[in-house]
Amino acid sequence: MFRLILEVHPIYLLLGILVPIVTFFPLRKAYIDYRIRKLGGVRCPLIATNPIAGMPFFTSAAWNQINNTLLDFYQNMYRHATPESPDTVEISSFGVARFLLTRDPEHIKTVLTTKFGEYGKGPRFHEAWSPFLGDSIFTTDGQLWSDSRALIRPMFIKDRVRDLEIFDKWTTKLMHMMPPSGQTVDMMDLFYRMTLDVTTEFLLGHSINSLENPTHQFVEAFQEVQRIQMMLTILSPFRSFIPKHRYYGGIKVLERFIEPYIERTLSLNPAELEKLSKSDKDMTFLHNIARYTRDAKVIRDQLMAVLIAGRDTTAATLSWTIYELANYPATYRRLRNEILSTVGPTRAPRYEDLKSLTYLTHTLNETLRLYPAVPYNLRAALQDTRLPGKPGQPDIVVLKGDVVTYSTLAMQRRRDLYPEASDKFADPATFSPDRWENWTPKPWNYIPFNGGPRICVGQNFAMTEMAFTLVRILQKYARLEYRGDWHAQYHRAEIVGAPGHGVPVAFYEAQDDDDDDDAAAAAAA
Ligand code: HEM
Repeated sequence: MFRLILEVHPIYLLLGILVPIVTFFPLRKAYIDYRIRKLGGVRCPLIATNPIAGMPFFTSAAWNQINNTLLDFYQNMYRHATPESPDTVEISSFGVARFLLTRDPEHIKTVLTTKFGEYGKGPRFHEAWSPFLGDSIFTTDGQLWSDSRALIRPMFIKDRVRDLEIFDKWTTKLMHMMPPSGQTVDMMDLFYRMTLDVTTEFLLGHSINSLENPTHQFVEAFQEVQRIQMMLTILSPFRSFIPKHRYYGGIKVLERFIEPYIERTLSLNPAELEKLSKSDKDMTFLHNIARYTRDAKVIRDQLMAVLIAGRDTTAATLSWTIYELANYPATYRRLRNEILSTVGPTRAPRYEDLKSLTYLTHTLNETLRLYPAVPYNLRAALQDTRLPGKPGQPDIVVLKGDVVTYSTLAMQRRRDLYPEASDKFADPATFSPDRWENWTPKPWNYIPFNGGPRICVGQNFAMTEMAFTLVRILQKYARLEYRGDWHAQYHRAEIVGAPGHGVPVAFYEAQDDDDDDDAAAAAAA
């Protein structure tokens, strides 16, 4: 066969490749146009409809992903947009499915809630992610998803999150790991380790303790699997060409760690599990799931899903918060004053304290506005459906199998979605928790935790964990300095968007500083 190909004149070989391309793809485009017309809608602006035109797009996406400029690339896509569809464009080059890219709040709302049943993760996402997350809450739709949600939700009800013991234990350890005043520390590294420790303890009742064992095999495997998973998602048409031995090897390492806990839990009989459930202290996420299913694979999948959901998201948000606070000393002082006057300088905060710290909530909201932890996401059309057209314009038709990629990051960075900058409302590109005092974003213009039925189930857990950690740090330290290069910092977008250079900073304890805040602390105490 190979010899036969070599014997063919190169001109015929070239024609053999080009003819199907120039016939198949125009025909496919005409067929799609016909179906869309028949459904009474329109296509959104097209970037490419065949592999030759689409190749630069995919190469550029991979290049920008590697060079950490994915946001610029994504925003650049909209130079192809039209006034009828300014924030949603289309690319379809390989296979049958089309990709729609959007940063339009109305379109994001449509896929996440208005037409929730018509969009989902879809079979291709499931196939790409299932070696890692199996049939978990993250990878499924319909009944399988809603069963997973029902299984997981009880562990996140307010009464459970109110118990701050795990946060207390691991922030205390974090504080011990911080160097003396004035010495540089990468807070991002510490936050990633702390949130892994919190999440593994919450899930399994046993922590990895990566704060003390940073080179634990699990830590490296978890990072590597997520990195490759992101590549597999971005380059989905070329998935089969990406080497995967490190991916599967990493998954094995993760499984080897969690399986003994699953086995131990499954060795408990239902009566023992029921007894455990009466004790808030000993009851873990794993015990709770085992009350409803004895299927080790189901349990493994849900554990992996919550691990991936709960760890990097909070670590990255805490990292960006410290990075921005280092840039705005007045904001840091104001936040610290609020903490000292509400909680005092040493006491561990209670759940009610955390909820009453308004400026702290504004600070976290502002971080999540500029750096939503999940910057890019997607939904597939589970049937022929639509996205609403602009007023007076026809709807955009989305055919079964098409993928709508949406970027919360790109949307939340759109200037036109904010009021004009003024003395009350800082430029939307800058970090300003103060803006939240007189402003509430319009619904769907701010969705760091997503929205609709699949809204983040761990939202309260995450906000509580992050608030607790920040209170402990700000109680102790009167100020901080950034020790990195401001200009070199960048947004590294993998599944979660984190500071590319980490967050090297030096903290200064209150007693090392002539700071008026100490007086406030003493007064509050
Ligand atoms: C700053 C912190 C966090 C942010 C910004 C965040 C954001 C999100 C977003 C955007 C989604 C939607 C993903 C999708 O449907 O494609 C999501 C889902 C989810 N999150 Fe979070 N998350 C955070 C922390 C957490 C924590 C701490 C946990 C648990 C410990 C958690 C558990 C989950 C779960 C289980 C889902 C799946 C919900 C479903 O599909 O029904 N998240 N989160």
